[in-house]
Amino acid sequence: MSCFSFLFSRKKTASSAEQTIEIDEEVSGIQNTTLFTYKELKMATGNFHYSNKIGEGGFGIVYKGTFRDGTMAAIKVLSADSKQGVREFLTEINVIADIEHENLVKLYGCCVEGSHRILVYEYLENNSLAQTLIGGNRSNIQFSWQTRRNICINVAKGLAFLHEEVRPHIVHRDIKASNILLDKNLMPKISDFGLAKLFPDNLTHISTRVAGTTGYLAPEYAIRGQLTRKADIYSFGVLLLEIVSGRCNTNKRLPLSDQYLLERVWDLYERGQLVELIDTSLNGEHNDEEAQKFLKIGLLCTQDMPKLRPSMSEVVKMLMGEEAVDDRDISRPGLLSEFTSLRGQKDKHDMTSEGTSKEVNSPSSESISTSYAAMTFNSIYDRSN
Ligand SMILES: Nc1ncnc2c1ncn2[C@@H]1O[C@H](COP(=O)(O)OP(=O)(O)OP(=O)(O)O)[C@@H](O)[C@H]1O
Repeated sequence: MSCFSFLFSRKKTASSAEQTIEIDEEVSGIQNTTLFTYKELKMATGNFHYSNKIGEGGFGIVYKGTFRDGTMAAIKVLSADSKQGVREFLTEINVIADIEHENLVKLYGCCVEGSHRILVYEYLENNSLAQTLIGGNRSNIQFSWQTRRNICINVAKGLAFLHEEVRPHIVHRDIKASNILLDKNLMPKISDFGLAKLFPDNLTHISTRVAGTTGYLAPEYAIRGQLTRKADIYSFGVLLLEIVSGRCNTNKRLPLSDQYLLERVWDLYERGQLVELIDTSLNGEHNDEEAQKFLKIGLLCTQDMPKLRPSMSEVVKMLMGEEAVDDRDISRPGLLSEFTSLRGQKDKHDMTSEGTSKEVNSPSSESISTSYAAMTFNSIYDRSN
């Protein structure tokens, strides 16, 4: 890999000239990362050959690439005309170019030549948790209890680093199974910082447009657009429940009472039957007590009251057995069942598409409209897998 100095030629379109100039100026200011030439990436991916395609997300196709020195990379090509994509492209670079942690996907650099907007990441061999452990198409990878335990602890460490060690703190806003990638040793790394927000110390929360993925959104954030680190902690809690149970947070193929994982966990917790949730594919080769403890930590993280949710460093300690988990601390999760009257209404809004992440305008925190709540929770309920 090599680093190139970069000369940016300003592009101007007739339809959205001002916005384009604004974005172009920001792009021209990219300094803190390696800049790749388009030619170099073309060579690494065999001219972006379909046989090198390893995935596709909301913002473009991802290719596997190999550089001349043998370094492998995941090369994410943003679709040329997506304004949202360009904004997220810049956010990604601003947020992670300067930080490094073993549980965060490393950004090698980017390419901003002509109309090309391409991100270059370290290559992770074992796909995402969504493609392997959770969701319909399970891979051949055997996720033992030790592996799952290790994944939970290391995702928690990555998030604790973003929340508590980096200054200003970073709220990821899109913690979910498809954003947890696994390396060849099944070590997890958090990816996709396109929606992340920098969070200065002096702020209690940021009022922002709601972004994220249905099924993982904390209620206070989904309804009021009030963002704190606790929204990520809620999403992490949902992920934790998914990892232990080996199922997705929403599965409409199941009987109604089982469709929403968090509701199911709470119900079984209240009946003292959490053990039923543990993934049967573990074939009993796990520690029941520890697996149930992880489910309880998931419940602590998804409590309805954000301030009751533990910090990520506390979560790490609890997962590692360095801090006790007290049942008396567990209160109701931010459950969607309070909105059951909204079930069945057709979602008339464009908040979500199946499981992908995007931003929508939220009302101000003072004016929580019922229709907005309806939109949010219908959208969450409407996520099928
Ligand atoms: N660094 C990487 N190493 C290996 N594979 C990757 C890497 N980054 C992405 N991929 C693959 O590309 C797929 C698409 O990733 P991408 O981040 O673009 O979208 P997503 O997170 O799946 O969806 P969305 O961004 O729309 O929520 C991933 O599921 C994964 O299989």
